[in-house]
Amino acid sequence: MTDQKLTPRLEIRNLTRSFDGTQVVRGVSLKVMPGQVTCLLGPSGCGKSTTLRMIAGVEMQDSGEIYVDGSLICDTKFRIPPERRSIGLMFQDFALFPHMSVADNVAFGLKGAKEEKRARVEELLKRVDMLRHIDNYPHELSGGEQQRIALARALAPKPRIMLMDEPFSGLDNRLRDDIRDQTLAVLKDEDAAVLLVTHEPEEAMRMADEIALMRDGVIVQQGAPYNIYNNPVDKAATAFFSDINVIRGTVRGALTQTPFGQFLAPGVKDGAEVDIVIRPQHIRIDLDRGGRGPNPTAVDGTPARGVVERARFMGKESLVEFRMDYDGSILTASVPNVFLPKPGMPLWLMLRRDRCFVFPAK
Ligand SMILES: Nc1ncnc2c1ncn2[C@@H]1O[C@H](COP(=O)(O)OP(=O)(O)OP(=O)(O)O)[C@@H](O)[C@H]1O
Repeated sequence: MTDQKLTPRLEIRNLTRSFDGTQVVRGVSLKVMPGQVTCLLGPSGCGKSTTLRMIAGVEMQDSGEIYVDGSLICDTKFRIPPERRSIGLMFQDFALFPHMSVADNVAFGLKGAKEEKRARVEELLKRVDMLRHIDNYPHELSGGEQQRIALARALAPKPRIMLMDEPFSGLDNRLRDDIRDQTLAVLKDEDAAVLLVTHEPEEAMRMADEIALMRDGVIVQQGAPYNIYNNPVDKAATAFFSDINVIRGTVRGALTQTPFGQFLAPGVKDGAEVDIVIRPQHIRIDLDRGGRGPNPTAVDGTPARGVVERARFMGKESLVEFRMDYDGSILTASVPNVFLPKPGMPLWLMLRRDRCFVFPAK
């Protein structure tokens, strides 16, 4: 007997798909547990939507298998049709039926007695706080309200899996966060396994239990948002979540000497180059005291001097660009908005050691 708790609701193994001789999905494997939200995150064109469409059954894979609750639903020889996969879909352009009322839209995929259907429609509309609009038509609703109806419609037949492709991208910024949070609460209540495609890291971090970071048709890293952000697998994965600063160094005896002190580079050959990567918010700034900076510490390493090139007030923070004395390169630090130094001001920069990543240079 299989243990229901340990069996993924959705599992894909080694999915591949080519178009016109180019492989756009190259061996993608993934598991999603019931009640879990996994975000497939990556830049435009990396193969996210194609992966989702294969799971939905509207696109056929060239190889690989798809399982639901441990049972095969599709490989290259066997294929359960889309409508029998117990999958709810919510896409950005998945419009409501304009000629149908909200009630009829939500009831669209439901089977059974009229009263039962009505009860389920009312239950879901209540859940998305739209019961008062049950007799309205889509054109009478705002974008955010339509989105909530689309969610209710997708969830009405109690799908075991929800596939969502950029479902919030049509909404304006202020609306989006509320709808995301509300959607997440409803999805958790329904206990479906959710696979959500997005190219926005903030959205993935807000929604996901797990992020699968995709690039060029493969998943390059998978894990909880905290781990993906704090232990990125390479420079590109770091840069996907924020701006980055890169300090290049050469390895001698498993150490890299930089103007900011030494960094460990275990396993890297002598003479090879490495990139020390740090996000702008993890650079510390200190005052110049007649050409001298603060003392080196274990936490912040050795300070290096730079001159403010440009400082921009961003609201929550200021972005300050420095031209570094040691080689004229530019480093960017993000600092709380109370601090907005003038161009030309000399300051000392330190790198928070625990926030530096060391990657072999490509
Ligand atoms: N039906 C198709 N025919 C030919 N090429 C396709 C087809 N569908 C997708 N592609 C190509 O496959 C690649 C991956 O597309 P896909 O839509 O999966 O990427 P994506 O990561 O979802 O990007 P986006 O966020 O821009 O939709 C793209 O280069 C796209 O042009």
